[in-house]
Amino acid sequence: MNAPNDVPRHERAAPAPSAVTVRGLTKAYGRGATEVVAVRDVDLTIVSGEVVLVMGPSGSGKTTLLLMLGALLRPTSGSIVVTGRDGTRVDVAAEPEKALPALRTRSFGFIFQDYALLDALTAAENIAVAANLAGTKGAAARQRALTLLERVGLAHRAAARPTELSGGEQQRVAVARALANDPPVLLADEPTANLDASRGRDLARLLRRLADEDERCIVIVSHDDRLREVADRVLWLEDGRFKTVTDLFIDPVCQMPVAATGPAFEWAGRSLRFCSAGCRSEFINDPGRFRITTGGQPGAEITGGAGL
Ligand SMILES: Nc1ncnc2c1ncn2[C@@H]1O[C@H](COP(=O)(O)OP(=O)(O)OP(=O)(O)O)[C@@H](O)[C@H]1O
Repeated sequence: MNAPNDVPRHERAAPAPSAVTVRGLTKAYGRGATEVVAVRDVDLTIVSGEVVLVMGPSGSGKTTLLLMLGALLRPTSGSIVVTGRDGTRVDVAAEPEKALPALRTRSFGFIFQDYALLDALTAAENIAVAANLAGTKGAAARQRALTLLERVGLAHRAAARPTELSGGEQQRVAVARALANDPPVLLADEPTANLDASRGRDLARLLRRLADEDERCIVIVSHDDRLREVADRVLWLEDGRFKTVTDLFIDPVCQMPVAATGPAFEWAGRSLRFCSAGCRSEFINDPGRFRITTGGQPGAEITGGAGL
């Protein structure tokens, strides 16, 4: 198993109850000649109150990992033990198929890139529906929706439909919906991908606050470098494994974080790295078009592997 140096910050300072413990997690799509191993023998421990950001190149297995963590995709092998707020522990990977919907409702809140709100319902109704599914009905569900909207700063937009809300507001409604079942674990797939810089930052800070105030465990998969500001740990996934990278570069063309192993180009005294040969060529053809935000960030070590 790949298990180098990933001991969560909270665990190092003072032991806290573990929220998610992943061991030997592997996912292979297809079989034989067409087999793709998307996640390979991954170990990971995340404690409550911790925000873990998983980054990595396109196709490195990030979404596959997140889907498995949330019991939306069956692993090929390995275990994912989730400790609930009441201390109960369940191995998501070992649960029978028919138990998974209830398990998801109990344990996880999901936040997606495209918000995934129902356009026919108001903001409050979108959240109330999720509360209903988690067992809170009628007036109590409506009240819960309003309380959650207030938490994300949108109480005044309760009656608005998603089409009447900005992208940032829609994503905050989606965050409130993800909290409807009061899950110990929040999972977010590219939550800021459709937001501008300032809204993306607001969303990142909101997630940080939810982890701190509620002792939730939050796993974010993203290419967005802004999310690093709010993460306790940044894990770099490459070819389905966590890897330690010492410096992270920002591709000036697509603005994605890339490791030092990416295609390189020396320009104006800077050592630039790219996510692909395509981005590198695009840059070389017309360097003036692109904004170079960061070169290497010495000291910004990104750890790989597991908390044992
Ligand atoms: N349903 C599937 N069937 C076969 N292969 C798949 C399937 N889903 C993903 N893969 C493959 O598994 C690997 C990991 O994919 P995954 O979507 O998890 O990567 P990712 O890191 O999330 O990528 P991106 O950053 O581009 O979203 C890729 O090689 C992908 O082509």
